Amino acid sequence: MPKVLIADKMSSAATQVFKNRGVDVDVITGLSKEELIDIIGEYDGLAVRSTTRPDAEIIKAAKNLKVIGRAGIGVDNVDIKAATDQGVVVMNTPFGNAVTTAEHAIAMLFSAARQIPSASTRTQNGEWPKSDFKGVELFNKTLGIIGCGNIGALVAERALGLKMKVIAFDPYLTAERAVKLGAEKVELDALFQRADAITLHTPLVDSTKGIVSRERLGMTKKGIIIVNCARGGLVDEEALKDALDAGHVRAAALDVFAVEPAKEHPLFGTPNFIATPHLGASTLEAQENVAVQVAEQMADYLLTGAVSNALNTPSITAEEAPRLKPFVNLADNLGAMTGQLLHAPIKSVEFTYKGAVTQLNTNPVTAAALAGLLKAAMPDVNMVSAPVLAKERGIEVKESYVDEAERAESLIRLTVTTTERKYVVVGTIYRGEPRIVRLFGVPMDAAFSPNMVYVRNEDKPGFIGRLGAVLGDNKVNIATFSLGRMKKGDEAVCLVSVDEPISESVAQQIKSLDAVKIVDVVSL
Ligand SMILES: NC(=O)C1=CN([C@@H]2O[C@H](COP(=O)(O)OP(=O)(O)OC[C@H]3O[C@@H](n4cnc5c(N)ncnc54)[C@H](O)[C@@H]3O)[C@@H](O)[C@H]2O)C=CC1
Ligand SMILES: O=C(O)CCC(=O)C(=O)O
Repeated sequence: MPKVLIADKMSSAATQVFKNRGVDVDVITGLSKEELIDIIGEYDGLAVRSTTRPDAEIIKAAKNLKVIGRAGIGVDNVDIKAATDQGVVVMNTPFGNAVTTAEHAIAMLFSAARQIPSASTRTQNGEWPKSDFKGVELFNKTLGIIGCGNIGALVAERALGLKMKVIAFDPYLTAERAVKLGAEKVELDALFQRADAITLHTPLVDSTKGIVSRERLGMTKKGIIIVNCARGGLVDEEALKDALDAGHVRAAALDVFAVEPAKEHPLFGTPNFIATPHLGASTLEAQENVAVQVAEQMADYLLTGAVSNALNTPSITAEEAPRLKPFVNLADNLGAMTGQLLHAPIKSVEFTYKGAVTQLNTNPVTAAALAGLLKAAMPDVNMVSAPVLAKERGIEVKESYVDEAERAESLIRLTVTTTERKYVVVGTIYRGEPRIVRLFGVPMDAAFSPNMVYVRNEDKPGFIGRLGAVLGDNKVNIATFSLGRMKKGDEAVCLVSVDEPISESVAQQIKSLDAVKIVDVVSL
């Protein structure tokens, strides 16, 4: 039974989902990094919110880890590269808390426009400070949205409902989508120049770090309102403080800070400044949504191989997972066998799919074949890390599709080009089992088995008997023997499945037989 650790405070709905699905679950929150490193090796899955930060060290210690689930959207607390290199799927819940966060941004906008938190505190202190608070209306004002994805779009919709004008900057926002949203797509500087209020809804990445900079704050209208419910680090906090102190910025409301938890901060106590402790996603509904969703997704992956909302591997739906399984298995075997028969670095790989398999999502099949292929040189590679590792090593990967299967329902052909030559291997599924139907150009029909030996020899009478004798003399039992050749008297290949691994000494004895050209030992 797979075992999952919930390491951050999360709705108990997550625990219930894991239990109902048959996944063993521990909830241990508040662990230090060292404590997490000590225990993470026991777990197949790690569920987090934003407090736990699975970095390269933690991931390295997580020898059994298969999936990290983020109950939320931003994954800047997870080292995705380290996870990918180790073959760990990283998934998030992209929609579960979006409405809640958009509502928080609107609440912050109103709070800033009317200074509600400070008015409330002072009223309750018995001051009745009516003449100290003169807010601004949002009606007819221009809201500048930076980042118009899920949350930005929800904020736009709500702002339009308040009869605000909406302008948006997002390099990936198409003109058509902007029209559909009722927003005007503008350049970044224009947004800073035209907006009466700015709200941020981007991830924290290189292109967004410090996007609200001192220079850009300088372009804004006097009286601008700044709201950040996305990530600390998007706003130059020192520049914001100076602009608030100077009265240029009317009000600012931050839910997120460059360093969290922010228990002390130069902005705290600044007039017209509002802070919430990263509460954007904190509603009953959102927390229930993300907890259930992350647990379902992680359980799906651990129990069925279905992948949803992963950031580092292709999606596989629950319906696709069982249909893909035999092809993933075939691809893994084909790749792993071929990888052990190559004698030079790989330059490129082409995967050609024929027949019924072309109707499926072949991305995971390609990733599995690639992982198999690279395994000979990189034993820890898997479907998640293989595409990245291949890219890093400059291996060109291509996929192509042919509708008609030539001789079986579905065929997968691997064409591997090394620095020395080209190899072609073809496999199929027969009665649910993977089979090899062509090996380096030679037709054959062989099953995969854990221990195999591949021999290429001149097609001469008596060779099979001599090969059988070497194996028999060494007490190696033959399970199956598959032969193939292009034509009589030409080169022949045989793939022998044996019950035990073939030792180097046995391989050498086979190599010394007359007519043998190549001997390779394959273990799957
Ligand atoms: N305060 C909180 O509790 C929460 C904060 N968040 C934060 O909100 C962020 C946005 O969430 P979603 O809208 O769901 O993500 P999303 O991925 O749907 O949207 C992000 C948008 O930012 C845009 N973008 C990327 N680089 C940009 C750039 N340089 N300039 C302008 N736009 C850029 C993207 O094109 C995308 O449209 C998350 O990354 C997360 O960090 C999310 C949930 C809760
Ligand atoms: O889990 C939380 O409370 C934070 C949510 C968040 O920041 C996100 O989903 O990106």
